[in-house]
Amino acid sequence: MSPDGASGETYAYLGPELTFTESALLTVPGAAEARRVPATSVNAALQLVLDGEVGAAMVPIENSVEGGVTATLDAIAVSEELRIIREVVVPVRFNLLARPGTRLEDVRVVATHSHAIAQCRGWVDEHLPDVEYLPSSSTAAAGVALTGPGPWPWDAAICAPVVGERYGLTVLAADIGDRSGAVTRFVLVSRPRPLPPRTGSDKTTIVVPLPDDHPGALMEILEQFATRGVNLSRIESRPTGAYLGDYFFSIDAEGHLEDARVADALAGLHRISPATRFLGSYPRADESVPSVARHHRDQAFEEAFRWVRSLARRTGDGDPPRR
Ligand SMILES: O=C(O)C(=O)Cc1ccccc1
Repeated sequence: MSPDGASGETYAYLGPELTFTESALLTVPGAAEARRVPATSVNAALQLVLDGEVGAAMVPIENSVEGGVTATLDAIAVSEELRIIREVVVPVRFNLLARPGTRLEDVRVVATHSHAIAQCRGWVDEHLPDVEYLPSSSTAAAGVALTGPGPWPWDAAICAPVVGERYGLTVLAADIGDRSGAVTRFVLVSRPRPLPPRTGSDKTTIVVPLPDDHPGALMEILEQFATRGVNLSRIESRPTGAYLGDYFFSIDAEGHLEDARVADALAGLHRISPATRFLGSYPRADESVPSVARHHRDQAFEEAFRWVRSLARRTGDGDPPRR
């Protein structure tokens, strides 16, 4: 095996070690043996990809409680040079960790990633109503900061259970997430490369700027999917930042660019919003296979296009009878 794992791939991820993002990355075949570079932010991880320092970066994109990770949605929306090549869904469980000797009633300041506090808000409000929250670049970064010499910037950190085990931190409270069964979805992002092959259980991510030159544009965008039987699994609006009211839609659609119904929907979107961007087609983590009606299958599209092309050549046979 090469020093960078079987595939020779190298990876960046939202670090440090023991973040949820790292656990997502370690599910990728070969990643455990590969060179892995922790980054201090989503943007820094993606920049390592753009600079060619690593082949791909794992970043969080969405979770089942808090919704989209805006830093990721915005960063991949603006770059022409990034493609999603894989998705990973990881269950998330949170512990409240502190230095040995700290009691729950001593905790005045808690640090963690913004998506972690959002998923533990109910527990924190109930058990630590007066606590101050400090955002940190990741859950694990908040935990690691407690292990160095003081003074410590916070009394406790919300992290994955494994952080407490690795660093000998005390578990002040276990499993404090408000929703059992919470999951986070991560995406592996690389520079443009040949698409992962179609599996029949795929997703396609696109970014569609909302045209503001005519009414009904959002409905027209949605119609492109609906009329071709393409189901959406995520749609979020994000401000472009240019001016108030200027939005783009970040969309995950079921299917692969090689599915005729998806390609045809993208062509329709391009007519409505020419700056539509394709961010990748990749296998679905849940491996579920959509049921596709006969008239939305590749064969129906091929036959229909063949029929249209044939019309100009027709000499009369097959035309409706003349009255
Ligand atoms: O901070 C981490 O460990 C991350 O990987 C980001 C994150 C934070 C909270 C839930 C899921 C992912």
